[in-house]
Parts: sequence; C-alpha cells; structure tokens
Amino acid sequence: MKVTIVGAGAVGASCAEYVAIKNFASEVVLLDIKEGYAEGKAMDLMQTATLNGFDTKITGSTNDYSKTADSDIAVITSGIPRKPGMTREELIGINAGIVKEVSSNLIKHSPNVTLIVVSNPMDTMTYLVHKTTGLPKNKIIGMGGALDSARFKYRLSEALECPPSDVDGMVIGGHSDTGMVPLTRLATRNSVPVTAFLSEDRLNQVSEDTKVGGATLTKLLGTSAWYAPGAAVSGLVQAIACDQKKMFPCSALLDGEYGLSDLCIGVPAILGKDGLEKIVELQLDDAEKAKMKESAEGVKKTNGLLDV
Ligand SMILES: NC(=O)C1=CN([C@@H]2O[C@H](COP(=O)(O)OP(=O)(O)OC[C@H]3O[C@@H](n4cnc5c(N)ncnc54)[C@H](O)[C@@H]3O)[C@@H](O)[C@H]2O)C=CC1
Ligand SMILES: O=C([O-])CC(=O)C(=O)O
Repeated sequence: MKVTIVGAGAVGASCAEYVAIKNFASEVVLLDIKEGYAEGKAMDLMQTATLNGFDTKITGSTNDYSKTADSDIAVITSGIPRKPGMTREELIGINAGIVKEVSSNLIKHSPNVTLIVVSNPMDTMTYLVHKTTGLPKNKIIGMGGALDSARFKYRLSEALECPPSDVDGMVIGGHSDTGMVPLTRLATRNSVPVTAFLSEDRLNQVSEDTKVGGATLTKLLGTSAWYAPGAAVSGLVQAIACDQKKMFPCSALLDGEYGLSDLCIGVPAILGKDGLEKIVELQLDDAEKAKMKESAEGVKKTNGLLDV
C-alpha cells in the first residue's frame, strides 16, 4: 500500500507521522515544492521508526512526481494556511491553482489513485478536483468533517466533564466557520443522548465553539492547526487502505442526496477499498435541513469564484 502526501508542511508531516505509526502502509512518499524540505521531513520521521516501532518506509521528493508512481492513495495538503483573522475562503486565490496542478500531476503517475483533498477552502477544492480531473466520483474525497467531529466530541466531553472516548457525535455541512452543522440531537454519551445531560444553551455553546474550532486554534498558534487535522486524514487513509467500511463525514460530490446537487459538502460516508463507497442519508429534522441548505448556499457561493 503506497500513500503519497503532497505538501510536507505542518498537516502533511503530521499525517505522514500518524500513517506511519499506525503501521498499515508499506510506503509513504512526501512531496513538496520547497527544495529538500520533503526529504528532510522524511528523514526526520524515518529516524523515529525504531523509537515508535513502525516499518513504513518514508521517502521525500522535491516536486518529482515519478517518485509517487502507482500510489494507491494520495493526500493533497499543498497550499497556504490561513493567518489569524482570515477565513478559509480567502485562500482560494492561491490554493485553487496549486490544487489543480498537483491533482493533475498525481493522476498522470497514478491513474487509479484515490485522492483525499485537505487544502482550503476544502469543499471548494474538492469540487475543483472533481471538475478538472475526470476521476470517478468515489475516488475524490474531501477531509473536514472527520476533524470537525473530533473537535465536536472534545467540546462535548468538556461540557459533560467526561473523557472524549465516552462521546460520539458528528458534524456535517461545509468545512467553514459558519457552515458546519454539529448534530447535537444525535450525539450521545455511551448511547444516552447528550440532550439528557446538557441544556439547550450549553449545547448551543458547544456547537458554536465547534464551528470556530479552526479559527480558535489559528488565533492561538498564528497559523492553522496540524495534529488533529493530520490524525483525521490518517483515519480516512487507513479506512480506505484497510477496507474498513468505516463511516466518516466527508466532503462528497452530491447528486440529489440531502436535496443537494453539483457541490461537495460534508455528509456521512462509508470508506473502503473503493474510496467513498456510499453516502449515508440521515433523516434530518427541519432545523437541521435548514442549516444544511444554508451551508450549501455558502459553499456554492465560494465555488462560484472558481474558473471551471
Ligand atoms: N481540511 C481541513 O480540515 C484542514 C485543512 N488545512 C489546510 O491544509 C493546507 C496546508 O496547511 P499546513 O500544512 O498548515 O500549511 P504549511 O504551509 O505548513 O504546508 C503547506 C506546504 O505546501 C507546500 N506547497 C505549496 N505549493 C506546493 C506545490 N505546488 N506543490 C507541492 N507542495 C506545495 C509548501 O511548500 C508547504 O510546505 C492549508 O490550505 C490549510 O488551510 C489545514 C488543516 C485542516
Ligand atoms: O482553520 C483552518 O484554517 C484549518 C482548518 O481547516 C482547520 O483546522 O479546521
């Protein structure tokens, strides 16, 4: 199982580290445009192999896509991250060109690859890859909801004063400060609805904190987050590589599901060896449906800025 990660920056390197530590891939190739950078990150990570007990071979490449040939899965993290005060949408001008070029280069060397898009604004970048590559739609997946759901569970565990592992929950919708739809109605603590423990006000606070999760970290760090993003991507990679049939909210190209078409947005999906194998349609209540519709309008507005 060969995994390529384009962009050896904060998220790409974190993803490579988690993939290696989970020890399911034979090979990880890190590729970056910055001379020597991916090679350096790969060597540093390889020197953790005996410390962390993994056998995955990690190599680096400065923009040489021949090294990525025959990848099964490729992750696109290349592009610029936001700075405090910015929205993800503001990154479109620079990142669209990068994502378009990188996805085309990847496919030239790995025509059967499954692509996981991470660069922001992620839903729009995923849509761009669908529009420009011609890959089947199950082979292009946007990562956002897995991360947003992890942050949601973290915020719920804070409110419940319990370990995060006690909590289950999901965030669907667009991966933006205003577009996320945390499904508080369906969240549970050990199968008991969290609504049994937390007031509506407290749950609203949890939702709001979740939605600005990325912005909160960007303000603290001066750039956007990488540990949880890298871990979330590695979860998607593992589900595909190991044919796990796990369900994650992913940015998927919709064709009527949830009453939406011609956009990529976060919905629950089953991931396995064929990539995004199935979109799961939840029965949303009226308030959730309205939030999803509004979120989709936001994503479509950003898609409108693309030259496709
Ligand atoms: N979807 C999500 O949930 C998340 C998305 N992100 C996004 O991921 C992207 C990467 O974030 P970071 O890793 O923090 O940024 P970073 O700046 O640390 O790393 C980005 C890397 O991409 C490389 N790069 C730029 N153009 C390239 C090209 N044409 N080919 C190959 N490499 C190229 C840069 O040299 C740099 O090393 C950003 O757009 C960020 O907004 C970040 C966190 C979560
Ligand atoms: O906040 C950002 O810009 C990066 C990102 O998508 C996240 O951490 O959720």
